[in-house]
Amino acid sequence: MQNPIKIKIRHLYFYYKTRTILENINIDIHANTITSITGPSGQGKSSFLTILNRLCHNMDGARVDGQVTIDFGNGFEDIFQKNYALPELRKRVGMVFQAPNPLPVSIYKNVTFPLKLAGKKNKDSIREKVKNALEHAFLWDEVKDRLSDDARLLSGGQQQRLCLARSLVLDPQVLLLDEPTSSLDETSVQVIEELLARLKNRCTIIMVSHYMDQVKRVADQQFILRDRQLKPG
Ligand SMILES: Nc1ncnc2c1ncn2[C@@H]1O[C@H](COP(=O)(O)OP(=O)(O)OP(=O)(O)O)[C@@H](O)[C@H]1O
Repeated sequence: MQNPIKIKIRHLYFYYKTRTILENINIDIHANTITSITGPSGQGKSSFLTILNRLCHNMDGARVDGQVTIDFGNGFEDIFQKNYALPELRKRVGMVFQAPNPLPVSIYKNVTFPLKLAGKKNKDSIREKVKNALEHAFLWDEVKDRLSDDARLLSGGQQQRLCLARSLVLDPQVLLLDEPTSSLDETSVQVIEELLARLKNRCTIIMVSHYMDQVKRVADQQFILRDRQLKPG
């Protein structure tokens, strides 16, 4: 039996100024699955991800039409609604970028940062959440004795897992990954792929990837973005 639908996208158009990037996209994404988006460079894969947490609304000249509704547990909610609380949306829909971007602070503070932003103050609870997030990102054992080290001292693969932990600490229901392994060596790629297979028990993952073999290994549903359309892969 298929998992319930988590995200419904209907008649979605996306523009940068007068240029149409996406045209009449209609797809469903099921809960606790991995959906991959592949396709040639410059077609709008990253732009598509930024629609789903409304990061695109911060970009000059970007405009969206159509409907994206997500079921966060209380029925489908229209995320483009004017009064939709953006901080709440970004808590529920996490994003990890192509190049690891740790903050220039300790490993521990990198993961507590979103909790502090969300106003969390209880130190014991924060410590517990950090440990959980690092465990879920397969990083805890490697960093538990050096949590106060500068995060930039970690390897590329560790930094990418730290960025994942930073997203996971808010317990997102949807996780957007923009080429999460493109800057990593083979071993780190394997670790991240294993991690994704586990993570889909906790959230719904949408991943942009350039690597068809990776997509075949991890994705439950594949789309190719070409000529402004998302076509089943
Ligand atoms: N802020 C912006 N303003 C105007 N145009 C933009 C902006 N961001 C991206 N674009 C353009 O929109 C198109 C889609 O870009 P996007 O980065 O989404 O493509 P992509 O498929 O993810 O590419 P790649 O695989 O190379 O990362 C590109 O032609 C890009 O130049």
